[in-house]
Amino acid sequence: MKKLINRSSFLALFFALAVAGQSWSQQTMTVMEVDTRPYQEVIDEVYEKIKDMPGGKNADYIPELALVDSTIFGIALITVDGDIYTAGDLDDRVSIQSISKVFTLAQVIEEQGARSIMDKIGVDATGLKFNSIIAIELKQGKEINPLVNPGAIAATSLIAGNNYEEKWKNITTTYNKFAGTELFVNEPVYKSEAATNQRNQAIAYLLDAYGRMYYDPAEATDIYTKQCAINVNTKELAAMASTLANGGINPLTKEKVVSPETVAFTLSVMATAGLYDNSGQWLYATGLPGKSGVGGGIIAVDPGKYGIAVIGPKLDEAGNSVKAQYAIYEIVKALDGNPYEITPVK
Ligand SMILES: NC(=O)CC[C@H](N)C(=O)O
Repeated sequence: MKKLINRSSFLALFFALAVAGQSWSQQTMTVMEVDTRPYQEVIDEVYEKIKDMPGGKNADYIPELALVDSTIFGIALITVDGDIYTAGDLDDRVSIQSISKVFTLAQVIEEQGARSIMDKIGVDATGLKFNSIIAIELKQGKEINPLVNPGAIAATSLIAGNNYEEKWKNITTTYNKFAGTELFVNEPVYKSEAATNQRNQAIAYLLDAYGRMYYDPAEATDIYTKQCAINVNTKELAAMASTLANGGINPLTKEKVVSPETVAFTLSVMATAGLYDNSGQWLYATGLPGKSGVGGGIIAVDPGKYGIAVIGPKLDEAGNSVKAQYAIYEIVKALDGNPYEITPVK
């Protein structure tokens, strides 16, 4: 089992367990019968079950991420009523990384409308790794999706603002509203990635060559790198997810951050590409839009109910946190949260 987790995504394990037969299906049925269980009880149980799970390793292509304490493990669920349920390491912060893409995307949709993203970036999954250059070449800069690097850097380039400072201010203001608190950049992570992000710079310039970059490629890449280095703890991340679950109003501060229409488009893109090239497998397992980051965080959103965030820095080969995927899968299952799992009318 350990080998499976190390070799591929958690879904390989999921399917191995599913075909293992009786004990798994009995467990599934038990869980389905108790869908009214208190959130805290479910979270405590999942925390205990997953906390010592082996497998994965810290991202190391950004040197500073290799140094992050890989044992950090925290879970938070925030309902649309503002109730907070947590377990594990709540004070530790990791860089938000690719989860940031969701909130930049939401802000661009809010500013320019959903059509602009369709026309200027694209919303179909690339089916390739999150920093794939081939994906750009294949479609000549079109259909690159705002939740993988090329589309995300393009989205950052579309953010309103006449210069670097104005765009950065716009981004941090949006993120702070989503989190309901002031967030700060992890400077060592920012510097570490800025010194090693030649690949993302190449992506930005290639898009520029195809006329699909909407601001200076070097500055857009730098702003993107900095947005990825924003530090979050589990609760802050869950607050951001719960704002999406609540149609764009932060359930803790009650502030309107974006419109319900913007949220609907954003969640749809999360469903197509939130976990990179494993997004289909993720949706197949949980039924919920999610987004991961190489810092080790994953968020999932059950629209109209709650947002979940889990942090665990060890990643699988696709770049998704092993523990966070598993924990969210278990929580969603226990809460009967997969909207595609329907109890038939008899
Ligand atoms: N998947 C990720 O979280 C990647 C984000 C990271 N900042 C990068 O651009 O490579």
